[in-house]
Order: sequence, then C-alpha cells, then structure tokens
Amino acid sequence: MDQAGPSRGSALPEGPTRCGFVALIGAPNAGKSTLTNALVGTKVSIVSHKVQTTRAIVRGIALAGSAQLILVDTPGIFAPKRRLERAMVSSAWTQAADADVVALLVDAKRGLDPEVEGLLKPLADIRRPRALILNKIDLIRRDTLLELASKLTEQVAFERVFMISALTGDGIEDVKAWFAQAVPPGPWLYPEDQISDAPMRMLAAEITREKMFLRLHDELPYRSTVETESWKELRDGSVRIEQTIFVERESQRKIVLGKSGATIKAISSESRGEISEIIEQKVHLFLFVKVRENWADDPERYREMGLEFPKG
Ligand SMILES: Nc1nc2c(ncn2[C@@H]2O[C@H](COP(=O)(O)OP(=O)(O)OP(=O)(O)O)[C@@H](O)[C@H]2O)c(=O)[nH]1
Repeated sequence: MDQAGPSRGSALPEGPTRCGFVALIGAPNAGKSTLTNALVGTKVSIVSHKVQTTRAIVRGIALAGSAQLILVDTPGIFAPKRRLERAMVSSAWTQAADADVVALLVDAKRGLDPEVEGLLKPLADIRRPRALILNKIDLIRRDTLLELASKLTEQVAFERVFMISALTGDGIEDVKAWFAQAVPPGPWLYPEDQISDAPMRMLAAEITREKMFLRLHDELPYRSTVETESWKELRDGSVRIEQTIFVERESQRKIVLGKSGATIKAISSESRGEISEIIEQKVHLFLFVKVRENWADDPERYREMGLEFPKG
C-alpha cells in the first residue's frame, strides 16, 4: 500500500450520493478522537488519556449509506497562550466555519464548565447546521443529562441533540444518520475505500508521539514533536521508516533515550507494532532524538503538522 492512507473495502452505492465535511468541536478530552474512530470504524485518530494530543489535523472518512462524511477532528479548543496553541485554535475554528455541518461535543460528566461556555458564542456565529452531542452517557444519570441538554440549548439553537457514548458505541448510528442527511448531495470526494487522508507519515509520527507520552507521563513536557523523515517501501514488502523526535533540551533527550537506550527502544517497539498493524506490513522503525531549542517557534515545523504559522 502507498502513503495515501489505510483503506477498507466497500462498494460504491447506486443512485445519488451525498458528501460533506463534518467539524467536531469540543473542549480537550470531550472525546472527539474516540467519536471519529467510532464513526469511521477503525483507529484513525489517536486517542490518549492526556489532554490536547490532537495536534495534527486528522480526518477520518465515514460511510453512511450513500453519504460520505469527511470528519475533521479538530484539536481541542482551549485558551491559547503560546504560539503553537494559537495556531491550533485558529485552525479549529477555520475548519468549523468551512464545514457543511458542525457538531459540538460535550463531556456530559464534566457538564457546562467555563471551557464549554467559551465555545458557545463563536459556535452561535457559525451559519451551518449544528448538532449538540452529549458524550460519555455511560458515566452519568439521565436526569442530569436532560438538565445539561436544556441549559445548552437555551444558549445556542441546535437542530438536533444526541446523547451518546463514543466509547461503547451507544447512539453512534443516530449521529451518523443525521450527518448523512445534513451533508449536501454530490459526488464522493474520496475513493470509496479510503478511511483517512491523513498521510501515513503523519499518522505514524502521531503514533510514536502517543507511545512516548504514554511511557514518559509527566516527565516530558508537551513541547516535543515527532516527524517522519523517510518512508521507504522495501522489495520484500516491508517498510523502512525513520523518525526524529525533537526535544528542547539535552536533559529531555536523556529522558527519552533512557538508561542504555532502554526507553527509546521500548517506545520504538510499541510504535512499530502499532504502525505495522495499521498498514498491515512489516515495519522497520528507526528513531532519532534531536535537541532543537525553540522548535515551537519554527514555521517549518508547523507546515509539517498541517498548521498555519500564526503571526505575533
Ligand atoms: N467513559 C467514557 N469515556 C470516554 C467516552 N468517549 C471518550 N472517552 C474517554 O475520554 C478520554 C478523551 O477522549 P479523546 O477521544 O482522546 O478526546 P478528544 O476530545 O479527542 O481529546 P483531545 O485530542 O485532547 O482534544 C479518553 O480517555 C477516552 O477513552 C465515552 O463515551 N465514555
């Protein structure tokens, strides 16, 4: 397979088709990645217990009858302080304004906190069909849920309210069906067997980043990034991938390497296993750790993550 993205077999429907972009907006940890994966039906976006992990713009493509839904899995929207954070926020709102349908995903367990409150006003200004999706209903009682729904719908006019559990799949089919009728008629933009147009390089880098965070927990700040430098299909059907982990300080490089390289070896082996599972090919993964001060202020790093470099 090539680097266009993992694929899945399916047949083109007969008759008229629909196709459109669906933007998922929500506070960090609301469950956007989990919902994207549930709709698409495979692991496309990287889910982690850490907040703000969705840095790159990852799209999943879900099929619902004759409709193709292009899901824009936006980074968690939050109060931006640093340059990188501002770039993430502005990219999320731009995607929402350009989408055909917008869905606000709320962690029903957390309820209407200031973070969700902050999303309501800009959301009300977006002139697109809007849906409210209350997620994680497996964790809360029904009366609390109804109260939360009415508080939110008082503030923004939503066309539909859904109550789901992205984790268990409860309510997912209703959401999918609504998205399917809300996107405009038109030809599919992507080949029917494509589930994600996130280039495999970027997906592979996100996987390594996820493994790094899971292993290092709080020892390493969020200010590190992973890039896939090379991707070679070998004659025997396997793939050779080289990635660089950028950190800001020598002390962080030592943490990532670990004693006698034990940490980096473990990260590499976990990442290799998962990439290999997704692309269904044998993978040889080579990881390098480089110190680059202020990588977060370098425009080139942003382009590689699919973000605009913010001014100021
Ligand atoms: N119990 C429960 N947990 C959920 C549900 N949906 C998501 N989660 C969990 O909530 C956490 C955050 O989910 P993500 O999908 O990574 O959230 P996100 O909104 O994409 O987060 P960012 O990438 O940080 O913006 C993970 O630990 C998920 O397993 C749900 O329906 N029920």
